[in-house]
Amino acid sequence: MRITVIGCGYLGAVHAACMAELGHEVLGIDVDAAKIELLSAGRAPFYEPGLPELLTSASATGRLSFTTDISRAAGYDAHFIAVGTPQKKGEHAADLTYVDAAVTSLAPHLAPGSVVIGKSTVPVGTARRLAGIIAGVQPEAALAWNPEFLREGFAVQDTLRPDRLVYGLPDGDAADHAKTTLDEIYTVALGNDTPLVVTGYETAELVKVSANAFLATKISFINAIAEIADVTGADVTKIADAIGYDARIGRKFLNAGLGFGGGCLPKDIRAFQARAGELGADQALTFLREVDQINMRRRVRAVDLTRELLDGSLLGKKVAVLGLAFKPESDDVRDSPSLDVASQLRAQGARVVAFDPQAVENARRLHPELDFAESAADAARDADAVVILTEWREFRDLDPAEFGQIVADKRILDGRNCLDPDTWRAAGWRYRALGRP
Ligand SMILES: NC(=O)C1=CN([C@@H]2O[C@H](COP(=O)(O)OP(=O)(O)OC[C@H]3O[C@@H](n4cnc5c(N)ncnc54)[C@H](O)[C@@H]3O)[C@@H](O)[C@H]2O)C=CC1
Ligand SMILES: O=C(O)[C@H]1O[C@H](OP(=O)(O)OP(=O)(O)OC[C@H]2O[C@@H](n3ccc(=O)[nH]c3=O)[C@H](O)[C@@H]2O)[C@H](O)[C@@H](O)[C@@H]1O
Repeated sequence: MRITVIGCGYLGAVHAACMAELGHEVLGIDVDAAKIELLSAGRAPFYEPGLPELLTSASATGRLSFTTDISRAAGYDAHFIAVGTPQKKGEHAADLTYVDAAVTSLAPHLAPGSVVIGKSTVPVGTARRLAGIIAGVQPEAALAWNPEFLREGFAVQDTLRPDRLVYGLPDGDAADHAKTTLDEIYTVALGNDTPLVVTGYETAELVKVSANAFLATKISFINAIAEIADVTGADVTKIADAIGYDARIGRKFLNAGLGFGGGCLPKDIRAFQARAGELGADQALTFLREVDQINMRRRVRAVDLTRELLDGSLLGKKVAVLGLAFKPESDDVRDSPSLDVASQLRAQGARVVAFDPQAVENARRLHPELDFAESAADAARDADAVVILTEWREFRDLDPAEFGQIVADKRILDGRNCLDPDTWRAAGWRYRALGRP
């Protein structure tokens, strides 16, 4: 199958490379010339494990190429839309400018019988509106909505071995052709054991935002319990373990700490509420406002705990911040709780020196006022306190005895409940965490 992927960011670049890996002929298209230059040279424009290898092998086989020229989409069988849908400035709603521009610029190049496949996360109702735009220009092309569930850091494996596929198909006769196209792209290559949900546009769009709303709610649930653990001396990690043994609950996404960030969960729960309001169903999702607020309180709590750890004042204290990405195995700092806390610590008078194994460059672009180190040890040298804000493996593996030699004072905030408190205390550290005594 000949496929284009429009938008080559965290989602689209991985999707393009994986589709080529599955044997398709793929053209990636993006308006960002610098990104296209890197991808054309077989280099990943961001950190994602496994992507560089796929890019090199797919480019080598000639199955994957990239361009900024949308007119080259002419003649392809299927076109994935993978452009960004960020939060609008000063509003909760999603900004659909990029999706609209992508579809409008693609439409004149669509061949009869081609299928446009939406992957971006959009407010319910968007697909039907976009189908109208496409029909007005090329009535013989169809639109399907095929939401994506990959996690950054595991994007390649999630794309090549998805938990499930969702096809949101058009009404009427176009549905069969759209489904056959999607089947040829996925199920033939992935095998028939991937669960498949076939439905209409609105359900497919809602599957995606419901999944992210549920994940965000699960995280905020355990963080709310962490607030209670904090005032009672209980241990939220043990609570999570114990309730997680119940298969109906499950242990995944019950890691309490600094909360969720990134380019998806925060903006998706806000856009979902905004859309519910537009649909006159705002009451249905008011709990998501609480989910958001619990999440944002984690950041304040982390700053307060650091201050407590430093005997009540951050002024002039050197704080080593370990972790800036919104999660490990990513260089993504979009709405990163870690970067937010680093910046708040500095705003409140601390001398912050930060390190992240992959995200320093992105963090520096957003917060050039912060000081950055070349390694965890560099950041921690003569620090009055160390705060771990993203649970990279290299931070979890730190040796408290060795690390204790570097700092000025052995005080540590474990913002992700990723260390063993007993080991650190035994090595003479004053240890604090969110939701754990
Ligand atoms: N990042 C992730 O893990 C996942 C993202 N999503 C959704 O996928 C969409 C994309 O997200 P990301 O890849 O993270 O965003 P991103 O910001 O990394 O990438 C978006 C890309 O689209 C390009 N673009 C913008 N307008 C364009 C146009 N008119 N034509 C061609 N390219 C254009 C941008 O230059 C950029 O490279 C969003 O709706 C997001 O919610 C869904 C699942 C996972
Ligand atoms: O729509 C999207 O873009 C994607 O959003 C999330 O994926 P991602 O943002 O890559 O990362 P997650 O692993 O979900 O983590 C999100 C945030 O929650 C935090 N988190 C996660 C799990 C947990 O138990 N506790 C917790 O605080 C992480 O630190 C991170 O900041 C979803 O997991 C994906 O299924 C979805 O496709």
